[in-house]
Amino acid sequence: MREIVCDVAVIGAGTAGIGAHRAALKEGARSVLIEQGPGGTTCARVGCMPSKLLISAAEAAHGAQSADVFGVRVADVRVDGPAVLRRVRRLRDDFVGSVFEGLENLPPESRLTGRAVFEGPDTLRVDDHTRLRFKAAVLATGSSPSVPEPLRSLSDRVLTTDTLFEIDDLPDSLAVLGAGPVGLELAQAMARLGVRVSVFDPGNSLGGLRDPDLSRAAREIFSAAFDLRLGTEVEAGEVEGEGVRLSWKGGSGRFTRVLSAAGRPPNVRGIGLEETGAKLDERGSPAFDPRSQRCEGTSLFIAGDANADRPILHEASRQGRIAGRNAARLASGGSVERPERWTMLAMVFSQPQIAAVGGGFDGEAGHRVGRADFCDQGRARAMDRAQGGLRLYAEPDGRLVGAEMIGPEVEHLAHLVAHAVQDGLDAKTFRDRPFYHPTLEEALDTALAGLTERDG
Ligand SMILES: Cc1cc2nc3c(=O)[nH]c(=O)nc-3n(C[C@H](O)[C@H](O)[C@H](O)COP(=O)(O)OP(=O)(O)OC[C@H]3O[C@@H](n4cnc5c(N)ncnc54)[C@H](O)[C@@H]3O)c2cc1C
Ligand SMILES: NC(=O)c1ccc[n+]([C@@H]2O[C@H](COP(=O)([O-])OP(=O)(O)OC[C@H]3O[C@@H](n4cnc5c(N)ncnc54)[C@H](O)[C@@H]3O)[C@@H](O)[C@H]2O)c1
Repeated sequence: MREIVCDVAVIGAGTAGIGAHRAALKEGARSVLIEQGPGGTTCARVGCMPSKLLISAAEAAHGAQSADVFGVRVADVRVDGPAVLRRVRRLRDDFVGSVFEGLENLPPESRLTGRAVFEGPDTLRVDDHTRLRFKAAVLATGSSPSVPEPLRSLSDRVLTTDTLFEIDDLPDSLAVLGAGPVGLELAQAMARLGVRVSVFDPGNSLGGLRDPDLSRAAREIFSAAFDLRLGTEVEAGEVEGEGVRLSWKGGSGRFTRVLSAAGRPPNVRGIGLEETGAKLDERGSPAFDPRSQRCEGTSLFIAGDANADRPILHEASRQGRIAGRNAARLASGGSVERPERWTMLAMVFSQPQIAAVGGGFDGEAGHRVGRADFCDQGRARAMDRAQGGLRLYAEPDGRLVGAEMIGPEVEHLAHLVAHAVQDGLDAKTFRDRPFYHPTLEEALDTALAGLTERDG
């Protein structure tokens, strides 16, 4: 077995790990990046990018099918499933290729292939070929899709996002387990591409929305798009003919395929974390400081989906950079930095889109609420997308703390609100800014007016 000594070991060449490795190298550390799989990052290979490619195809189909409302006649819209999936894979491969290109300028000796497992607080084994001694390590092992127990005997008829984008043609029907961001985005895309879709979730929330009014609106909107069964748990599944039969309390149904979108637990098990001295919870996750990314009482740092704190791309990227920089500093005897956290920003690329900023809705917090409705908003009506609403939450003194929204293109509004919250703006100051007419941003002006009217 080869023995290597380094300053920083980074486990996982996803977005967080690549960011950590680059940051550690930039600090002058001897850093080694270890990857067990095909690489290319979850985002580019099986996550953000292929899902958005499928959604773009679905939006094209939906636009053609619904053009009639504008007086635009589009005859005979037909979805060519294999062609849709070929384009998804072709562009996905480009995105994955760009990730590899980005790695080309890194020293080749700073990268190892294989599965890393801790043997002790400063030692890793990589497969059976290398033992690595490090001064600090970054755990950037990401997360993996979970498959609920009733689906485990259904073999390749169960898809996850690791396999969905590899199918040759669209299935006739699809059961989706999970109405979180992954389930909702893909269920709607598949439905718009002509697949008969049913969505099951034992919970009552859609796309992570918590605000009761907006949740109600979301349930109404998406029940019109596909068969939505919230509060329903699939209890059993069996192979039937070329498809599967799923059963739930009070019913059963046959589907060509099932997509498991029931969450993504972090990859923290089976990698010897118990050998590191880290304080582990009952799920095997280490206690860590979300500002420095440092695992309590160790020279380990944890970034990205691996810490399950904010499993989204821009956080993985930033946390990776912070962890890599801190690991390098610790390795050279320096102290770690604890930068302020960014305001939380999360979205779902359904149509209408869903977004949450800051803490989102908190029924206990006594926040003031500013409201706007897209149903009677001029620009949304012009686009035939007049659905949903916006809620802004503020402290009693007017300082903005967050928002939830469901509506047309709210990705842009959500950024504006996130930046305002992070800058510590109050509603009055934020409102004293230009809002162009006619834009969707005018909904923000309306909600801010609701918060400021008492202030004069
Ligand atoms: C379908 C889908 C859509 C998404 N859409 C969005 C979106 O639109 N916007 C957004 O912000 N986020 C989105 N996300 C979430 C986003 O993709 C993730 O938050 C992000 O990719 C996580 O990056 P990471 O670096 O933490 O993990 P990863 O990119 O998964 O990297 C972890 C790496 O670690 C490797 N690894 C694990 N264990 C070991 C080991 N022991 N030894 C060596 N290597 C190991 C793995 O092979 C993997 O390559 C989506 C996710 C999915 C699944
Ligand atoms: N647009 C985006 O930014 C985007 C898109 C996709 C994913 N993501 C990220 O990926 C993360 C993971 O998303 P996700 O949707 O996979 O997970 P999630 O944890 O957010 O949602 C999982 C859903 O599955 C449900 N569920 C759990 N067990 C189930 C079962 N047995 N049957 C049916 N449903 C079950 C849960 O109630 C929950 O609603 C998100 O937190 C998000 O940060 C982001």
